[in-house]
Amino acid sequence: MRTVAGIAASPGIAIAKAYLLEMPELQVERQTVADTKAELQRLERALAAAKAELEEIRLQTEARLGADKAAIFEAHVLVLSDPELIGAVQAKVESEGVNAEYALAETADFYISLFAQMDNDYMKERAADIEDVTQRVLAQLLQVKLPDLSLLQEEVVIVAEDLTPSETAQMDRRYVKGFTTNIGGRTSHSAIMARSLGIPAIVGTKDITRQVQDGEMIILDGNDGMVLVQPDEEQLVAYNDKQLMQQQQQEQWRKLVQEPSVTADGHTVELAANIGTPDDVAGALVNGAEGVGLFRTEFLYMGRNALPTEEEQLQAYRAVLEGMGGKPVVVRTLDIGGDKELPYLQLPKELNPFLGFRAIRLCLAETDIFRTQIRALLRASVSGNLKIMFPMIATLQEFRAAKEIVAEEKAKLQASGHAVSEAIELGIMIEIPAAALLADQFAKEVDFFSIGTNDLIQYTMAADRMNEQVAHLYQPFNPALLRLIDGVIQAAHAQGKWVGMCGEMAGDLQALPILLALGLDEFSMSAASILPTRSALRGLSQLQLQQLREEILAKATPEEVLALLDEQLEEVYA
Ligand SMILES: C=C(OP(=O)(O)O)C(=O)O
Ligand SMILES: [Mg+2]
Repeated sequence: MRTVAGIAASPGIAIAKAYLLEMPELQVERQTVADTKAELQRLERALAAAKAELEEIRLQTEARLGADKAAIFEAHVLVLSDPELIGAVQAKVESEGVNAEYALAETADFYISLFAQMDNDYMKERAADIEDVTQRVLAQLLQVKLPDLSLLQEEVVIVAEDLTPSETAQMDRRYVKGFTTNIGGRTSHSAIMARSLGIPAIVGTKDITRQVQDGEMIILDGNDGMVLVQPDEEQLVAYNDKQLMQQQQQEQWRKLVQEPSVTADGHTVELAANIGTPDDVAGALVNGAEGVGLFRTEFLYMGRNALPTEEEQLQAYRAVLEGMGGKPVVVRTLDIGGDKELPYLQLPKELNPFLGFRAIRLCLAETDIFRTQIRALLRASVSGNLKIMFPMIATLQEFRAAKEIVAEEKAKLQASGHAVSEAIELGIMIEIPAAALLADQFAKEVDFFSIGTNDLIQYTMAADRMNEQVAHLYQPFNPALLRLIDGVIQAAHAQGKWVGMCGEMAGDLQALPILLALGLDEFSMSAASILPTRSALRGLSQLQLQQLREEILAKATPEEVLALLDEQLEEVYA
């Protein structure tokens, strides 16, 4: 047995075989072949096998994620049947007497660089398709197995260098019992996705892909960030028991689904869910969400080849608003950038993507993209209780410009006969220290704030949320951060505005007493955290916590803050 430590990213225990998600190196050498006919037949067989594989992936994807997500694989099959490309490969084998791998790799490289250089998005996508498909056929020719999550047939724990948010979103929960990665932090988007999907995860292990062999048995404990490789019988029994206890705990929490979110002394707050797609609404409701505090709309833009249209977005927003049945729904406008990329936008690579051209900065520059989204939101607004929130606001000018665009699009829609709700609140994320410090000014103009601690912590501490080497500086309990949060809440309340939090800190049970002490109104979190939070709330006294506010803010270190809470816990838990 070996153990590997990482960052606990999503709670729960997974016990299954490791599935190493690593792309093998495909080495292609030039060889001369005497029998070109036999070589062409070998190529033919590899093409047929690759097509069959793609067809299987297409069917699996369509069944699980729908026809639009599966369409990409149809495009790949078409590439394999393209007479120009395949004809060129065959001609090369015949005329030069070379092996099929070499002929394919050379021909594909030619087309890939030709298309990739064109100033045309469609052709650039074709280049990516050819590259993808070539790898698949080469793997067949070289008899190397490519990992593919959509072809899983047994329960596994995924072991990978890193996972993109869309890879995480596409995991089939029947088979993927957990995942662990070399890089990433608790607030990387793959970690956030894992929590909303309820998949145990450990990130930031540095070298798990080198510590574990494909197929080895592993236990992943997402509660304490430990991976046990090749556990012995005793450990297996112990962890099976632990898993069972957690299931029993879940059943206790289930009883609170319809209960109000109220402290022992009668103070009510709102517990809302963070969602990424309309499909997440069901999970939010099952877990007792009283609203959606953050709909990360960028996931509608990911895992596809082009921007979603106004109609497509309208359907998605409507589905969420109707699904929530009149409960408040905070929809955040496109927050692309950082660890969330949109390859089809062809944005230049930046040195510091978390400090770069992203979110509202991009939306206010590329206003077509922004206006399309705003129109879809306004049209959907009559289907429920919509609130619109702008991400990464640093200055008042940005908020005013975004608000102005909303007003313009509203007027245009109404002039063309569309109904738009008159009760839409407009708010901002507080995730940049400049906005937190100027909250008193913002509070005069916005309807609400939602504190995005995932980014606010990284910008306040200058510690990348994705970098496990500076994870020790990523401190939610640092008094510097707590003072910023306090200032935001005080400033909002002075203007009669409400304040939510939709960063991961909102669902952190250790942070709950502090956030109550500071007077937070709304807590938005992964659906799976709602019931544990509601349960903890019932044991806390808001009045007593409020009296601790000044003492908390006067502390010098996170350790002192936590020690104070520990001391007071008996008092606080009424
Ligand atoms: C909720 C937040 O936004 P995201 O995690 O999507 O950056 C945040 O920054 O806290
Ligand atoms: Mg953010």
